Amino acid sequence: MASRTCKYACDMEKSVLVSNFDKRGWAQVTSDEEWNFYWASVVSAKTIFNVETGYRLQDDQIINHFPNHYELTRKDLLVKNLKRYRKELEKEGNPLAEKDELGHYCYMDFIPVTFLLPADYNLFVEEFRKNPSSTWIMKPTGKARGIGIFLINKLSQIKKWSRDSKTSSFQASSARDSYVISRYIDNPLLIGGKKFDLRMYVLVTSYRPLKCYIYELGFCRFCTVKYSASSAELDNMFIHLTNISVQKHGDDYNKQHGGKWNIQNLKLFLQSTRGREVTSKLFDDINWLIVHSLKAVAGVMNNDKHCFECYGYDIIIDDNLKPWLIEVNASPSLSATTVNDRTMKYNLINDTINLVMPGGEHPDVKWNKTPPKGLYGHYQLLYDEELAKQDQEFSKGKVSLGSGSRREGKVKHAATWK
Ligand SMILES: Nc1ncnc2c1ncn2[C@@H]1O[C@H](COP(=O)(O)OP(=O)(O)OP(=O)(O)O)[C@@H](O)[C@H]1O
Repeated sequence: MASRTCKYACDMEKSVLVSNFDKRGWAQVTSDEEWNFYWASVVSAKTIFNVETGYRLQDDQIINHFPNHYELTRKDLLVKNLKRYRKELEKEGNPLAEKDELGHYCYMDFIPVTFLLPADYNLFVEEFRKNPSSTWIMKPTGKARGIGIFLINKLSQIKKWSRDSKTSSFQASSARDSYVISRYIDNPLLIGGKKFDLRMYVLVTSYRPLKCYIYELGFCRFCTVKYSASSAELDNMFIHLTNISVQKHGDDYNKQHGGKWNIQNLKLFLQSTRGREVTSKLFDDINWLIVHSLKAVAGVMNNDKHCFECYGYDIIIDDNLKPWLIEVNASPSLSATTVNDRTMKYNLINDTINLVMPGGEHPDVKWNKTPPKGLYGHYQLLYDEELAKQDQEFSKGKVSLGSGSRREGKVKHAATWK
C-alpha cells in the first residue's frame, strides 16, 4: 500500500523547522486542515486543547505542547508546584527533603527563593528583613525576553505591591500585573569577568511515566558588560540580564559569535580551571535538577498521548558551581543568530522529530515511546521512570544519600542515564 504523505502545520516561519519538514518530503497544510504533525505556538495549542473548541485529536496526530505545560513554564506556577512537591517528599519521609539546621532544604534547593507579588508581599518582607542587604529581581509573570525586569535592594522600591498600597487592588487585577520576586544570584560564575546563563534543551515524551531526554548541545549566553554587584549598577541590564534580546542592543554585542559559547567549551573551560571531578558533578547536578523540576509537575500535567514538548531550560551557575534553575520556556527561540546556532537548532529539530516519530512516515500515538538508540542524535535519555522503577526493584533498600553528597539518591541508575 502506498504510504500517505505526512502533513504538517507550523505556526512559525522558522527555517530550522521548515527545512526539516521539507527534507522529509512532508506536505504543509494550515492548522484548519487535517494535519499529522503540528509545531504550534502556545496560543494555538491552548485553542486546540480548549474543551469548548471540541477538537478531538486522532491517533495519527501529534503536537509539540502538553495542554497545561504552563504548570512548568509559568514562573509562578513552577515555584508553586516545586513547593508542593517538596512538601510531598517531606511528608513521605523521603531523604531528598532533608533540611539543615537553618531549615533550608539540603538537596531540593535549586530555585532561588521566590514570592508572588502582590499576593505574598508580607511573606516577602519577612524574608527580606532577615537579610536587608540582599538584592532581589522583579519579573512580570506574563512577559518574556527580559521585558519589565528590574533589580531592587530596598523595600521602598516595591512599596506599590504592598497590600496596603492604594494601587494594590489595581496591581493585583490580573495575572498580567503580577510579578515574581526572586533572590538575585549575586555571585554568578564569571568567565572573562562576565555573567552568563545556560540554555539547555529537554524533550519530554511522556509525564506518566516520566520519560525525558537532554540535548548535549546547549549553549551559554554572555552579558556584554563585565559583572559588578555594585548598587550603582543595579539598573544596568547589560550587566545583569543574559537574554539575547537585551544584550543584542549593547554596544559590545558581537554578531559573529552572538555572545554564545557551546556547552562543550564551557565543560573544557571548567575542567581546566576547576578540575574534572567538580565539572562532572556540576553537570550531574544540572541533570538532577531538571529531572526533579519535571517530577514536581508530572502529577498535575495532563499527560495527553498526542503531546511532546521540547523545553528551553535557563540555568545560572554560581561561583560555588551550584546550578540554579531560573526558568523553563515552552517555546525556546528557534531563531538563529549565528551559523553555528543555525546548525545546532536544525539538528535539535531533526533529532526531536526522530525521537517522537521514530517510524518516520506518520505519527502513531499507540507506539511504546521507546525509540531505537540509533535515532537519539545528540539527545541522551535523561530519565525513564519505568526503567528507574525496575532498577529500584533490584536494589530495594540500597539507596542512601551517602556522605552529604547530592549525587547519591538521585536518578543515578545506570539503566536510566544512557
Ligand atoms: N534569580 C536570578 N538571579 C540572577 N539572575 C537572574 C535571576 N533571575 C533571572 N536572572 C537573569 O535575568 C534574565 C531574565 O530572566 P528570565 O529568563 O526569568 O526572564 P524572561 O524575561 O522571562 O526571559 P525569557 O525570554 O528567557 O523567558 C535571565 O536570563 C538571567 O540572566
